[in-house]
Amino acid sequence: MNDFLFRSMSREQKAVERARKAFLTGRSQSLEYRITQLKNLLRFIRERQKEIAEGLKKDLRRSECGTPLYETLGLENEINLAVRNLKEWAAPRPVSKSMMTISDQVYIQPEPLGVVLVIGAWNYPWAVTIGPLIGAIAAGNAAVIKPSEELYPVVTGGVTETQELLKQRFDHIFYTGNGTVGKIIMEAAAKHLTPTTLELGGKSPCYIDSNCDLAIACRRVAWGKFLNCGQTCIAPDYILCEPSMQDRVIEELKKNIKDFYTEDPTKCLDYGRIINQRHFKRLMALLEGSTIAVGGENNESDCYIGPTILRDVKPDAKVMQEEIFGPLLPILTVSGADEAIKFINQREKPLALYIFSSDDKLIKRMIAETSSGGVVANDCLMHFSVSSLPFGGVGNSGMGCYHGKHGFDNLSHLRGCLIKKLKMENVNKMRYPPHTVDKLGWARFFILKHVDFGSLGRMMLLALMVIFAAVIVQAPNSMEFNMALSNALCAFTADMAYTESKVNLNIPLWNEEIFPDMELEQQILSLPIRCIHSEEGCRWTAQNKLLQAHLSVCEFNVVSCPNRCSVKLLRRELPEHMQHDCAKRKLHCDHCGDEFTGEAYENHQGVCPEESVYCENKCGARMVRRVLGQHSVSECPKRKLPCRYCKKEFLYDTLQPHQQQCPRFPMQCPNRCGTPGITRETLMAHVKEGCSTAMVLCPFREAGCKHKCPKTAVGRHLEEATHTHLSLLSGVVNRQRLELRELRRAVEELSGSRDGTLLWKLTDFSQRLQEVKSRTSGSLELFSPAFYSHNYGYRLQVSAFPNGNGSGEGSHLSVYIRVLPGEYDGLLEWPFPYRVSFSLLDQSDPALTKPQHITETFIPDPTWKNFQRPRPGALGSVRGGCLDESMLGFGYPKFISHEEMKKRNYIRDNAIFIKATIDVVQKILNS
Ligand SMILES: NC(=O)c1ccc[n+]([C@@H]2O[C@H](COP(=O)([O-])OP(=O)(O)OC[C@H]3O[C@@H](n4cnc5c(N)ncnc54)[C@H](O)[C@@H]3O)[C@@H](O)[C@H]2O)c1
Ligand SMILES: CCCCCCCCCC=O
Repeated sequence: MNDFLFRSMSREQKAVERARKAFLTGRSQSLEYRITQLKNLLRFIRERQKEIAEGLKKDLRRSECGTPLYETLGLENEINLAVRNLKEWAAPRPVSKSMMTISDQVYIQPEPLGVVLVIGAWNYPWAVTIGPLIGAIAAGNAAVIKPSEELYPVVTGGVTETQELLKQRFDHIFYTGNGTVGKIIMEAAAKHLTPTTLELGGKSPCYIDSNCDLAIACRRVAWGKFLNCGQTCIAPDYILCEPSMQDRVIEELKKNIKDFYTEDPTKCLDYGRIINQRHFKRLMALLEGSTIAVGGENNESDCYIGPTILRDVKPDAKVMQEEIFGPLLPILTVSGADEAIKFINQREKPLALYIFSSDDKLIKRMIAETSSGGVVANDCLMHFSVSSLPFGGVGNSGMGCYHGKHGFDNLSHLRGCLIKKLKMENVNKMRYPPHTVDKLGWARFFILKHVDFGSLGRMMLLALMVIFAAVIVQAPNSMEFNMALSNALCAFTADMAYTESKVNLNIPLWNEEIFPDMELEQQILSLPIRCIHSEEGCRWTAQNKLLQAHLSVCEFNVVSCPNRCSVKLLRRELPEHMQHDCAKRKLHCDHCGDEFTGEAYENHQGVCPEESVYCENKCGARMVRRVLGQHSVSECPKRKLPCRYCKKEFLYDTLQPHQQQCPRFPMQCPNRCGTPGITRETLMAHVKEGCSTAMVLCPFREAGCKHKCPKTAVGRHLEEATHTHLSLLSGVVNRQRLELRELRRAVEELSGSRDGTLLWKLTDFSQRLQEVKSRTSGSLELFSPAFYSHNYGYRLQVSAFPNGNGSGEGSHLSVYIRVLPGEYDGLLEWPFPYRVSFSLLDQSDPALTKPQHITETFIPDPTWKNFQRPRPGALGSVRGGCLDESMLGFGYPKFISHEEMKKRNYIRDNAIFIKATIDVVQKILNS
């Protein structure tokens, strides 16, 4: 390819082109090269462990140990396995031969496919991308990986980039992800007839049988389901169990959720998060219409959904319509294994099937009667970690598989090889025209007889072939031909019948009489041979004729169990089998003394009525099993019984003490009012509020009514005492009015200044002016808060008449000051002696113009009555707001005219500021 063409390609085309070019150099084919690349990959994973774990912590809040535990350790194991076994996997694989190919080389040669495209998913991004890559490298391919060197370029990107990538030609596409995209991948692959592996998902069922250890089963299910926050392709999607087990399953799962992830999984480092908000919303929507038994907590901004169990879920519920792929675990009830099998078979074939049962027969039956990508009994997910098992889906859950040698084979072409010699052409005559019935007979014999002769057989067959070749050349006449062949064959056909498994050579072609060739037979029988089981390890060698005798004792020969249990096995395995495994072996039960066959004995164990056992409730009692049922139900002090009142279960020996405190224990009202249904927990409330005979206080007790009567008589009292209650209430109102006044005064005192300066803001000035002008409402005189001339000084107050007072009425703003009775008056000099200034502040912006405040100052004349010591109590009328001449302060009726006020910014934002300053020049306090 020229440079120009390469430069004009898209990024994806370039990546594929680079990989193909590198593949075509042939360097990825050498085993040394593949092993070096695998070791490099291993080093990379080990060196980058920390970064890999950190990345997944960010994406899925995976804990630091989670990634090595569930992804990279497995990959290291896969690489080591491939490095160790590559020579064997890549070597030619001899296959069994037929009589037609006995002298040929017949074998399978695994060969690389070319360029493999690996498309991974996000949930276990390393396991599902590097896993297939290991298979691809081991098989000698180049690979393009979607999520670097030349041979394995990484193309990152989303849908657009993947679609561009898919336009290229690959020799295999290995896709991991959802089925919808899987179909797109296959469609693209079809264009180039590219073989495809689809690792998809599905709803993996989990059947929990009533015959199993529920505590252990639920611990394993809770682990498998909530690992990676449920975002595992083979996570148990839903549970099937009998209705009577549902509550216990929920309790056990709940217990394990708490053990694994604490009371608050939001704070637990081992509990992950949903990958993004789109999936968060999808999962939350799946909850619709189902009952949450445990969990359900969520937080969209943190992509958090707590471990959630749904109960009594119906098959048509939303959560049952798609793969959940999140931490929601629905439980559906079925009547038993039969219905569970039916339920599973009515749906698409899942990626995994989980069966929890102590009954091996049931497990085998469920495996036989269902189909799924993989199946695990009594655990979850663990098949993923067994490299010798193929991992992949079936039907809707995918096609093709990987892990260990299966990945190697999947990404290799297993090429059939037949290498013949250009000799023995006579043997081929039967297939060449002219075709005859005799030739057809020979063809039938050679083609239909599938034999595995072992070394002895091979030797004999060779002899046969030689004879056959000679005969067919020398005796084209069919009669002579048959005779010669028959004579040669009869020497060993008898001997061949002796082993059960190795040789089965009957020649039903000819009915004619067979004449034994004694001499040939003797020669053959005298040949030195090895045992037919030499490859399995038997070291016996001797003359051919002794073989049969040897086989009757050979440890490697296959024999039937003498108990006729139908098992065939190596003779050396027989003692072990007969003692421990044989279903028909005879055994005596140590407890009841009865005799059983092995199978029956196994079933009898654990149920023998005469066996002495401890009580399952751990009460310490020991007895023969026969009486255990009776003991558990009616004698055991640790048996569980429901409380008659609250229905909760208690141990027998704690039931009595519980019932003495049970909140639901029925009680009688101490007033004997006869109300039914009173319990210990409701008694207090009943006596206080519900009991019709209880003595209650008058509802107006706060107002001072001391009347007490039975609850039923309260109505009458209220009617009779209306006047009393009204006058009590009016007293309350008066007291509260006085309190309010005092409080207001105290607040003003506290908020007033104590440095001889008052800055008083009058808001809504124009409205106030308008109101007093029209005399519609409001007071003529407005009062400032009280303030002090200095600490412990005179208590003063300023007042203003917006529409003027006296000579200023109607045209001016009038301002006055008055001395109020104060707390320290007894300590002060009288009459009030200080200079007083009033100012109306100009609110103009000082940055634009110098403010021109209006200020008036006076020094009080000692004779003025306004400045004599005030009488306590003189305040009342002023506080009321009405004008009292005698209480009018001293000041300026014409402080400023309304006209003047408009000229500058004396009024701004409809407010004015009046400032009063007391010029204190000497210390007054009498010491
Ligand atoms: N069988 C397995 O080994 C296995 C492993 C992990 C996940 N899964 C399954 O994968 C699913 C979750 O993964 P996901 O599909 O959400 O992962 P995803 O969104 O990461 O998609 C998988 C890959 O397909 C690509 N892709 C998406 N849309 C595409 C399009 N329109 N055209 C071409 N490429 C496209 C993505 O870029 C990504 O590389 C679940 O169903 C889960 O069970 C299966
Ligand atoms: C030991 C258990 C390993 C679990 C990891 C499962 C990865 C599955 C990939 C699909 O999501």
